Amino acid sequence: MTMRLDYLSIFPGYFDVLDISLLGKAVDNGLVEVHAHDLRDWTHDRHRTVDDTPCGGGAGMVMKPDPWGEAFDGIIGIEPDPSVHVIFPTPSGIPFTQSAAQELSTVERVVFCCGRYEGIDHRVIDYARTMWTVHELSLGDYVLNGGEVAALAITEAVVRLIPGFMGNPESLAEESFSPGQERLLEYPLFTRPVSWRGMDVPEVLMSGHHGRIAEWRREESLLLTRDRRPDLTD
Ligand SMILES: CN1CCCC[C@@H]1Cn1ccc2ccc(-c3n[nH]c(N)c3C#N)cc21
Repeated sequence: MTMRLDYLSIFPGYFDVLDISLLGKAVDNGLVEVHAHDLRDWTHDRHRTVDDTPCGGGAGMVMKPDPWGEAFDGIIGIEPDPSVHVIFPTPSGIPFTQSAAQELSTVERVVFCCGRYEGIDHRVIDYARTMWTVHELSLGDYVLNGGEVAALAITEAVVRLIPGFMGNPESLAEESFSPGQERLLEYPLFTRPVSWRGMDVPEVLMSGHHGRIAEWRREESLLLTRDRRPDLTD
C-alpha cells in the first residue's frame, strides 16, 4: 500500500524536509507519496489574501474559508469519501497519541490542513466533516505559531509505523507507548566506550547476564516513569 500525504499551508516549504532521511527513503521505495500545496494558489486577488478580521471582534486574523474550500475541491475532490483522513492540527484538538499514530498508519490518504494566524474559519472544519474523516489533533499543551510543525511530527510518528518502513519492525514493539507495552518510559541507554569522562557503563549491562539486564532495565523504566510521568502509572 502507498500512503498519499497532502499538506495545505501558506508555508509549503516546511515540507521540503520530508525529502530527506528515513522519510525520503520511504518516498523513494514507494511507501509514501508527498504533495505540499500553497494555499495562496487558491486565492484570486492581487495580494493572494488568505485572512481577514475575526467576526465578533478580537485580536489577530482568521483564515478565510474560501481558499480552503477551493483547495479541497482541487486536491481532494467534491464527492464525499470517508476513506480520506483530514487532519487539522490545533491547540484545541484531541491530544495526539501513539494509538492515533497506529490507526493512521493503516489509512491510504491523509490531508494535513495547516492553519496560521489565530486559526481557520470553523466552517472549513464543519464542511470537511461532511465530506471526509476529520481529526482535530493537538501535539501538546503549548502554543505553536501554526500547524506545520505539528503536521511534521504527526507524519513522522505515523509513517514509521507503516509496514516495511522500519528495517527491524521488532524494535517498534519494544518502544514506549507501543501497543502491548506497559506505559513505561524507556530505560537509560549506553554504548562504548565503557568508561567516558570518569563515568562507567553500569556493570550489569556488561555482565552478559540477560535476566539481570532485563531486570535492571525494567526497574530503571519503573523509576523513571514514577518520577517523570506518574500519570502513566495510574
Ligand atoms: C498562536 N495562535 C493564537 C492562539 C491559537 C494558536 C495560533 C497559532 N496557530 C494557528 C494554527 C495552529 C495550529 C496548531 C497550533 C498548535 N499550537 N500548539 C499545538 N500543540 C498546536 C497543534 N497541533 C497553533 C496554531
